[in-house]
Amino acid sequence: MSETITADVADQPGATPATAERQQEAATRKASSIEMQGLHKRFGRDTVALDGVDLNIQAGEFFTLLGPSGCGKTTLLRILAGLEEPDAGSLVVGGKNVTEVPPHRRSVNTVFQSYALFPHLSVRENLAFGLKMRGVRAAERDAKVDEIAGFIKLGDLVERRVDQLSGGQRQRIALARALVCEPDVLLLDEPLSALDAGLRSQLQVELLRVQKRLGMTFVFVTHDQQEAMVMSDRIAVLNGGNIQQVGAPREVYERPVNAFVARFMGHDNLYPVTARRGDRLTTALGELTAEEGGAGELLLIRPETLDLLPGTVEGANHLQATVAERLYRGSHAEFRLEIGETTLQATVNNRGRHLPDVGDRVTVVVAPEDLITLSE
Ligand SMILES: Nc1ncnc2c1ncn2[C@@H]1O[C@H](COP(=O)(O)OP(=O)(O)OP(=O)(O)O)[C@@H](O)[C@H]1O
Repeated sequence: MSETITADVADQPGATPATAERQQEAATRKASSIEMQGLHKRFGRDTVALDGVDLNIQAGEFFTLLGPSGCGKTTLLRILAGLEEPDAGSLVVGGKNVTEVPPHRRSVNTVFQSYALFPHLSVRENLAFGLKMRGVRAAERDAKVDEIAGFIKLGDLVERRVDQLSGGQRQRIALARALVCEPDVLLLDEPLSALDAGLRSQLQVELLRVQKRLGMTFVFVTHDQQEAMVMSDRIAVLNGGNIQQVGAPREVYERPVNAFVARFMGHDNLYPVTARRGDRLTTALGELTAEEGGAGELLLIRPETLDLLPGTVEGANHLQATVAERLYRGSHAEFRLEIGETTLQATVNNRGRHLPDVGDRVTVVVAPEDLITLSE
């Protein structure tokens, strides 16, 4: 890993302090930016998997492709890997046009959901396989395998056979095997989705640490918005082969550009705007003032921005509600509130104060600065 990255990506617009720090570390390692332009892919006559994708990924970035089943995530990843050819468009990795370059000539590796390991070989033999294929000498192979095994906390397991390991350990080996050849870009296709929740969140943290230390460009595919938010520097939300929004996790969650992104990020509080007078919006909840409402026909209210007061309190942007359901989750509680015929979800942090009970009358306080409107 002697080459340095060619562009000072930390200076590029859109680079966050976190990515700048990461990319600083990446400067001593290889990392490549990725530029996709006008990528189209059709299967048969009717299936449009990618409908003109333009996307720039910065060197050293942890970038996630997020979207529902069938939106084109895997197709895009396979085009990056060279396993699928686009019908139109171009792909530049590390400043080099690789649109026509076969997979084995790209400095790109993939980790799949199924581990694709050799079960009868030892961890060491699995990790050394790719290096052997590239003609790396035995002594150097051993050194690299030991380094990467230490990195990914596999030190004690290298002589074990893969079929004697747990699912979580196998997934770590699959990751180590992809990393040992030091690709410029690592592609990860739902690598954690087969693991149970506890192991999954543990490996999320480890994966993030490894990426930060190695400074490689990671392109990660998931349909789980929570996972995407935890892991990513930036997220691209896809639907029907189109990119809907690209942004940092907070941007995509707090400022979704349309109702599809809002719903996909888990928002339920969306209400048609039936009348509008300046910044006064009428919805089924009543009249609310929005600081920068926008011109969209749906009002979005994020559940964690709401305050609940006991009883009836009059005021601007105060709504009278009844608690229909309460889910106590320790650190916070989730409420389903009824306002007339309409329901509203609210999330309240548990700071030891009174939490309303089912059947209680409450006043919901809505902050104008937290309201935005969206279009479908
Ligand atoms: N080899 C293929 N032949 C025909 N259709 C395909 C092929 N590969 C993908 N498709 C179709 O292209 C569309 C995009 O598929 P893709 O696998 O990229 O979606 P995805 O977002 O990765 O979905 P999932 O999360 O379910 O894996 C889907 O409609 C899929 O059925």
